[in-house]
Amino acid sequence: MDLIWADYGPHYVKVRKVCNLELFTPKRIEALRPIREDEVITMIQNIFKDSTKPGNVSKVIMLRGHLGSVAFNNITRLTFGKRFMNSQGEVDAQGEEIKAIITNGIKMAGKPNLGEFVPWLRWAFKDENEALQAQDRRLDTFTRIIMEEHTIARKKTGETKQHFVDALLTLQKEYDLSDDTVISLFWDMMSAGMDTVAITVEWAMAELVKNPRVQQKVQEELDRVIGSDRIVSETDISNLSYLQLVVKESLRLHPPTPLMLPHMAGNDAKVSGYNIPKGSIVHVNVWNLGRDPKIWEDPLQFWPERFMKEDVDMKGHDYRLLPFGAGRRTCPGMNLAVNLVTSMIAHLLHHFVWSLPNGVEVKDVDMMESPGTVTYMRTPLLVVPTPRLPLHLYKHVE
Ligand code: HEM
Repeated sequence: MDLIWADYGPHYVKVRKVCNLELFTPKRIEALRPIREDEVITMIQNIFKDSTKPGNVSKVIMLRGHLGSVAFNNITRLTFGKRFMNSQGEVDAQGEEIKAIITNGIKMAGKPNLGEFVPWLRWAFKDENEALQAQDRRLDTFTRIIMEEHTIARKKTGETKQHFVDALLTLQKEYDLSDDTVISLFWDMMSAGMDTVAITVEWAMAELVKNPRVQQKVQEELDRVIGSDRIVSETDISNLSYLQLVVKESLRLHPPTPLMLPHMAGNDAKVSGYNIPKGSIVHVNVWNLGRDPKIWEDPLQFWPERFMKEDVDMKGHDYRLLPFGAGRRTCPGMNLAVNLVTSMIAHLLHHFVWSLPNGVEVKDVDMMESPGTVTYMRTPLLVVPTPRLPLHLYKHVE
């Protein structure tokens, strides 16, 4: 079946072109590495403080908040060239507005709107359409202020930074992008690149505390490749081959967008005996693909070694494993995302041994998903980090 994006059109073709040719090039991903590393190191420092503060007798922490801060700061710095949260995790007024816009957007996207599937029923969804328009106005106002700030800064300094706001504002004419297109692209990045990263790392860490054998094996690799005199850098990742398998195995079992994004059937088609008329909205269940016993041996077991037997591609070339989708609408941020997720897990495991709180057993960890377009763990993961490196490596030098 020919699947196209639900919103595929000339506007979208331009967006993908600028993403592929300009925003997510290896050169820009590398140029933005210091931002990612800065955020990951801040996370380690905060986890260290959180778990060793005198009041925290049990040493238990909720990981999700720390992961969310990295994902949020990384994506806002990448997209808007700005940090809206200080190193204590306090968010300023603009940051609160961003969070509210995203939360509202995700809530609206997850709400079933029958009018989308049955066009003649659209008149009955007037309230939803009005809410969508109000959301559009809100993010439009916010983004125009940021765009203006950057235009003024660029005029003053004559300097163009690597983040997307400067990139897109300077490329706008060349790629014939309207202001509306640029604004919607910023928000695509924000909503697509924030929760997905935090969710992926939380699930991976849940698997790693449940599987101490795998955790220890990653730590042995980290000790062999990095040692304990320095911290990890993203440039080490290519030498951390077992860790890469861990990330892949985690994305097999826990793709953060289990049904990807809605696509549309480009032609009438028949799938497993069902008629799919042209124009139907179609979801691909990648969560189920990753757990299909016809495809995977012992599918529910967290076993990264399976990829030593057969190295399955996860970037859209092998339909058994599609955490980033496939085809022309595949995730444009996947290389950056894999770097960030792998680096976060590498730092977490290099700096700490992770265990479950006293009295909690492996079988008690709730591995159910919360419902929605993106699937967090239903119950946030509670864990105990025990430092394993010399103390001076937990201090963040700006
Ligand atoms: C582990 C993290 C991530 C995962 C698993 C992931 C996965 C996905 C998936 C499945 C899609 C839809 C593909 C389809 O429907 O065919 C998507 C779209 C997208 N992703 Fe990611 N993503 C991640 C991180 C990121 C990051 C960090 C960014 C940006 C910095 C990003 C930017 C985007 C954008 C802009 C789209 C929309 C593309 C479109 O509409 O054509 N993603 N992602």
